[in-house]
Amino acid sequence: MLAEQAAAAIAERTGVPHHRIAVVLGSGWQDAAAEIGAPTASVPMTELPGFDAPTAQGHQGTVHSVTVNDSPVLLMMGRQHLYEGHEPAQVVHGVRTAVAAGADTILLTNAAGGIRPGLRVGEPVLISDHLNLTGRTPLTGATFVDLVDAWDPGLRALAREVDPDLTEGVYAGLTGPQYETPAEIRMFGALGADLVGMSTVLEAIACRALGARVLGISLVTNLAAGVTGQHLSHAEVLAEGRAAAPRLGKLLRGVLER
Ligand SMILES: Nc1nc2[nH]c(I)nc2c(=O)[nH]1
Repeated sequence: MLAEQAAAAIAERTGVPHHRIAVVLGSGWQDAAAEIGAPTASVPMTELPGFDAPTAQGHQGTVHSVTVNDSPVLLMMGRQHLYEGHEPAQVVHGVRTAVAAGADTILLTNAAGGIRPGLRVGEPVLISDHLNLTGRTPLTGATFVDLVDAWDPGLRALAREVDPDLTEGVYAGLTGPQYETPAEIRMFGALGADLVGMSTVLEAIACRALGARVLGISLVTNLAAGVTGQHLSHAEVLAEGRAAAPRLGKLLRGVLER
C-alpha cells in the first residue's frame, strides 16, 4: 500500500509513469551513479511516503530518474538498514516502491567485506547466491517464495559480457552494525560465504516475492576481519568506493544499456 503511494508520488514528481529498471546504489556506489547519466528528475526520499532519510554514509537519500538508451531508469541513492533500527518492511520499502513503479528488474549494489582469499579491495563481485544470516524476513504469511536462481543467471551472464573480469561470490547478509570478529569470519567462510555485508538479502527476498529479476554486485571495500589481521575502518570503506567509481560506473552503464 505504502509502496503504491510512494510509486505514485515518484510518477507524479518525475513525470515518468513507469520505470522498468531500478538500481539501488549502496555505499561506495554513489559516485558511480554519475557515470550512468544526468538525472532528468530527482526527489528527496524524505518527500516520499514511507521513506526515512538514510543515516548511513551521511548522504541525503534521493531518488533519480535517468534515461539510458531512451528508457527511464530509477536510481535509489541510499537504502534503509536493519542496524538503523528499521523493521524488515522498512528496509525493503525502496525495492517494493520500485516494483510498484513498474520495475521488473532490480540491480542491488552494496559494499561488502571480502572473505574469499584472492578478493581484492576495490573489486566488484557479482552475487551468485546469498546466506540470510539476519534471522529476519520481509515476508509474512504463507508466502513460500522459491529462491533458486534468485540471483538471475541471465543478468549475471550479461554483466560478465560487460566486464569479463568479474568474479562471482556468495554474499552473507547480517544485521550489524558491528563488523565480525575474526572467528565469525572464519565461521562464515566455512559456511560458504565469500562476501559479508549488512544489507541486500532482505531486499532480494522481497524482489523475488514480487517476481522481479535481481542482479547484485558487491564492491569489496575491505578484507573481512582477520583475513589480513588489520583493523577495519569505515572511512577506508568510503574511500575505496570513491576510487573504484569509474570502473563501477562503466559496469553499471554497460549493464543498463543492454
Ligand atoms: N558485516 C560486514 N559488513 C560490512 N560492510 C562492509 I563495506 N564491510 C563489512 C564487513 O567486513 N562486515
